[in-house]
Amino acid sequence: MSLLQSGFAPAKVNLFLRVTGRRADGYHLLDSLAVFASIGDRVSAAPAAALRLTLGGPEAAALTAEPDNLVLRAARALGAGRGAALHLDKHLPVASGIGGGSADAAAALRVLAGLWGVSADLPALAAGLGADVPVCLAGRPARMQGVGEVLSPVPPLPPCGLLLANPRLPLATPAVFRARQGGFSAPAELPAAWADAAALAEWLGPLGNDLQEAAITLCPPVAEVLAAIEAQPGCLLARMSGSGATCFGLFATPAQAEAAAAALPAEWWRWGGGVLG
Ligand SMILES: C[C@](O)(CO)[C@H](O)COP(=O)(O)OP(=O)(O)OC[C@H]1O[C@@H](n2ccc(N)nc2=O)[C@H](O)[C@@H]1O
Ligand SMILES: Nc1ncnc2c1ncn2[C@@H]1O[C@H](COP(=O)(O)OP(=O)(O)OP(=O)(O)O)[C@@H](O)[C@H]1O
Repeated sequence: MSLLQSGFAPAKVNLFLRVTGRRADGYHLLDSLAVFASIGDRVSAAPAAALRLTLGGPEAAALTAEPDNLVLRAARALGAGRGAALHLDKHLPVASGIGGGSADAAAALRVLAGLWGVSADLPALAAGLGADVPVCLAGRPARMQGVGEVLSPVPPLPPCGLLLANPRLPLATPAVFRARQGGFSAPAELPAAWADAAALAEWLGPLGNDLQEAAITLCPPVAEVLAAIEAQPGCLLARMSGSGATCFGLFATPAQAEAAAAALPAEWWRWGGGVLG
């Protein structure tokens, strides 16, 4: 058996996102349906005396100056003082609303728990690392409530395709929450099932993303990305994910989403494919 452990860290997509309240500490209460795309980063770990991290992959450059990579924070939270040679293969754009750092942290927790053979309360450690880390640790479609740590199951997703596109401009999550105007939204009411991708899109329509307007104010090209996605043949819904700037398009099939992604401007980050069950 190889001692190298490796884990996939898929992109998280918020199909709807409602801000339902605010805690005394300033964190916002949310209601969101999070799903995972079949694109992501990969975290691997091999035995070593000290903790170290190397970076690779097409999106690694944005992280070379990062003083405290979430992979290392996750490792220290799980096993203070333990060593491992970690490698992060970075494919997801940094600070883009698809939870790349959170997915990396969740993958690091899983991979290192295996490598070190430690049993720990991983969901509790995840919640301490960031609002998106618990859902990334679960790694399957889920409803997120509380500040992100209250997870509940959702009806099975119908077959569908997802397009992701980003204008290659980072957006800091705290700034987007701060720029949000207006009151709070009511939580969603989930149905027992969605017949197909079109029914899912129709249900998602009125639920919105309560951070989208604020993100467009801070980063106007988000509106262009949304318009370009919406104009693609077969697009059932175009919306921003998380705090942006990545937007998604929902399609009936992964092939349609892939073709639509290829038609978007080449200077954007873009991807089309399937959703993880
Ligand atoms: C917007 C989402 O992407 C939706 O999935 C997440 O809620 C954000 O998750 P995240 O990036 O893991 O967030 P964290 O790293 O925990 O928090 C970053 C900052 O975002 C704001 N924040 C985040 C989550 C939340 N429920 N309320 C907030 O107000 C806070 O200013 C916080 O300091
Ligand atoms: N492994 C990592 N990958 C990405 N960002 C990291 C990582 N480690 C630390 N960070 C820091 O975390 C910040 C947020 O990164 P991330 O890519 O997770 O944002 P996001 O996609 O907006 O997340 P979310 O959707 O959870 O709000 C980055 O600006 C970066 O400074």
